[in-house]
Amino acid sequence: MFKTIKRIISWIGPYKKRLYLGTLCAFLSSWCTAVPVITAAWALNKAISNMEEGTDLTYTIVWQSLLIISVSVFLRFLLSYTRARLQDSIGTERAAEERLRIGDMLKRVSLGYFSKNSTGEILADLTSEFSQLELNGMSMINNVLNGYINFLAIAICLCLFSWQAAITAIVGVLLSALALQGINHQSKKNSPDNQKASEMLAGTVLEYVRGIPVVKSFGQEGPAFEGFRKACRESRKINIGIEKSYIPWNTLHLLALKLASVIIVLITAWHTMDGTMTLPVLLLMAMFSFSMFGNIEAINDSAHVLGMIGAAMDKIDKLEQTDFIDQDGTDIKIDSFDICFNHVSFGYGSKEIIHNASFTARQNTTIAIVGPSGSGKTTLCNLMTRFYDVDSGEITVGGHDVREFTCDSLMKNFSMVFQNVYLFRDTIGNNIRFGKQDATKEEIIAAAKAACCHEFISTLPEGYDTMVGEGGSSLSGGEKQRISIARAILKNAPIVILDEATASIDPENEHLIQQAISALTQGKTIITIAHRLATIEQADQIIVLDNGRIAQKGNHQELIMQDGIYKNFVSIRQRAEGWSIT
Ligand SMILES: Nc1ncnc2c1ncn2[C@@H]1O[C@H](COP(=O)(O)OP(=O)(O)OP(=O)(O)O)[C@@H](O)[C@H]1O
Repeated sequence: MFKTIKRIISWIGPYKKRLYLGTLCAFLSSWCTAVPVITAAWALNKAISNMEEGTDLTYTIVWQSLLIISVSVFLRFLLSYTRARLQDSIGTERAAEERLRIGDMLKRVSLGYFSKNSTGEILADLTSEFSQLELNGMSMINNVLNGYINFLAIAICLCLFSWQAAITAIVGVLLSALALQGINHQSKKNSPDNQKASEMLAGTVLEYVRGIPVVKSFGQEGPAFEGFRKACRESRKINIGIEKSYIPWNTLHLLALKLASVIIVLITAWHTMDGTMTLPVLLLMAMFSFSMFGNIEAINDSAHVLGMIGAAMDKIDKLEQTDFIDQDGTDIKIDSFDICFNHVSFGYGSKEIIHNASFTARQNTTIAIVGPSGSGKTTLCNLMTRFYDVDSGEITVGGHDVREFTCDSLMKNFSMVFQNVYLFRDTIGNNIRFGKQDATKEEIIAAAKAACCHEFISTLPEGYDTMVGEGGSSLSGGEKQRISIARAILKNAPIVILDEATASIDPENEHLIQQAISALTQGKTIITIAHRLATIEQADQIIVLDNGRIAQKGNHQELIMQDGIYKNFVSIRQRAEGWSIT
């Protein structure tokens, strides 16, 4: 438990001073809670002494008591307010910084990381794990530290009246601490199950919500909902099991403290009977005995939460230790944009997908990559942008191995337009601005005009301020495609990677998209995963992939003369597009 507290304190780093000052305020504030009780006991003691001596009760005592009580109540609120101002936002501020840092880090890891870790797992790490720290970290430190510091002060006061009562209190707290250790231990043990349940639930909910269009179109609401229901049931079962495992430790913790309270009352009663303690002190002790452990009782919940926080921190540490793909990279600016593959081989796992690929894409030329589905076209593009690292060979851009760059400095040279366009849940304007963060409104409109999407954006009620649903769900495929091209035009990178749409697009949209692509690719080095014959024929160089191997390379005229898969491919495309060789 204390180990976790130490870890949280080191995690909050620059906010430590605020945490300590807040803890001091909380400590003083809890003393202000005790002062009215002590003052009341003191006034009562005075009143009883006056009665015994036969003198009248002076109003001075009453006024003094009222004044002390009022001041301490006021001070208590002031201190509580100051503590909240100092401490309450530390977790949120720190978690926000860390989330941004990890978000930044995620764009610098190999894409293989996302295949090994499920979306639900990453989502849970960035949301619920951080929420544990963010929402509970500071209050847990406060509860535990204040609980024990207050108790120490109370134990010293008890000693002044009865060492037997003080020892009973200490034994009770030590026994309860043993139970707390048990709770903490149990909580850590339960945490993987708890995390597994929430990751599974998050992953299933994501999949269920994302898959709703498919589910509806196949009329499979029943089986899909069954998966969702199963995940909810499983999560409930795990969580009930977890709650049950705490019951014995919680009971032991409370029992130790309650027993100590009862014994302290018995000890003080015995002191009063043998005349070593006055009646007001007995009353004070009786009142105090059941509230003195209040803060320690609250640590019960803290031990449980701290166990979860400890496990959450283990996961965050693991996430933070993920290797950046570009940790040895430097900021490189290039002024030539040839791309060279030298004997590149690569596999996503143990199975090799690209075999000994070598070719050069010269600056300001168009390279079309063609080949059957699964032959490795997308993989080649993923390697030049270093989404993955090659297993052997090297890829150079502008004469530098891609492994020499930082991700940011490498990606500055690339614009990418994918078939499956992803738009962020933001305005259309901001989705286009993604290509250049400091773009002016005029630049955004100019890019949208060049990408043939200004017209349709202007007809929307809120124009460029129209919100796009997550993934671009509120727009048509052609509209999303053109917005993504506007984004790439705005970025104005010297190399463009283009994955031509294979899905049938209506002629009008196809015409607009082709116009937008022409605007994007003018004067650039273009790598296109080509499906349209018009694009393939015009390419300066065609790379024909077959099962991860470069089977042929050359221009259309050269390749069409050879017997090989290119010739077959072209005739199939011609038939598909309704063309014929003349
Ligand atoms: N992330 C991945 N993890 C494991 N294997 C993958 C991954 N991505 C692709 N593959 C495999 O690598 C091979 C090449 O895939 P790739 O997507 O590069 O082919 P492609 O030619 O672009 O296909 P298509 O034309 O259908 O898009 C395929 O066998 C595919 O199953």
